[in-house]
Amino acid sequence: MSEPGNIGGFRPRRYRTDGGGPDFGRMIEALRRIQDGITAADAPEGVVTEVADMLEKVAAAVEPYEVDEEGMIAGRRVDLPGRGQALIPPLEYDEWDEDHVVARCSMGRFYLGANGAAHGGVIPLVFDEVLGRLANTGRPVSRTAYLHVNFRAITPIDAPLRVTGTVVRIEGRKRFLTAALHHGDTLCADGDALFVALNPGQP
Ligand SMILES: CCCCCCCC(=O)SCCNC(=O)CCNC(=O)[C@H](O)C(C)(C)COP(=O)(O)OP(=O)(O)OC[C@H]1O[C@@H](n2cnc3c(N)ncnc32)[C@H](O)[C@@H]1OP(=O)(O)O
Repeated sequence: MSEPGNIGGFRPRRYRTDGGGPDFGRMIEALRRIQDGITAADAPEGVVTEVADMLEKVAAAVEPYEVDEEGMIAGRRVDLPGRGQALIPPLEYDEWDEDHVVARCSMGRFYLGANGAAHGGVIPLVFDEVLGRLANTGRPVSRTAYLHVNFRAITPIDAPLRVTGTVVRIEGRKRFLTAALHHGDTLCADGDALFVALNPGQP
């Protein structure tokens, strides 16, 4: 879906879409495959050595192009799943306005905790991402003051998940939001958060 302007606190000069440049999305997609593949693999010694050699070459290829935060692409490509940031599970947004968000995601093996369940730390990450962007949609930039998460059932990896976020109320600088994560009809997690609008000069 097309996203409304002023998404997630991105100032226009920081907020990028494709613009016909290098295929950054393909590179991040490959990185996600590497994260999942390496996490899942029990490869023989020769393969591990070969992969380590290749990854060292990959690191050496990109390191000369390091830029400061203002110039970064990762995290700024709001047209890509997870903003082109390999930390965040790839999120696809189906509905988005100033009051609510509905998104889909699936967490690969990289996000495994144990016994088929996603790591408990990934769920707050997803909620913070979705609620942070929602809190800032059409509003001045805010930051998370708290995020309370209830783990109601395990969140399966490699399964379709639905994430919803809602703005419950706004009191001055304070924005109260809720989030839920479902697998089918099962509520896996829910949470509530406070975002506080930044004062001038606050980082
Ligand atoms: C594009 C990216 C999309 C993803 C976005 C992800 C968003 C994030 O993850 S941001 C990173 C994580 N968060 C942070 O690093 C925030 C660190 N903390 C801070 O910067 C500050 O504490 C901040 C800005 C939240 C609030 O500080 P400050 O501006 O001094 O607020 P302060 O004046 O103390 O409080 C304002 C109000 O909020 C309330 N409040 C502040 N913190 C809390 C809290 N933890 N619990 C309850 N109430 C709180 C205060 O009681 C006060 O209420 P009232 O006006 O009724 O008296």
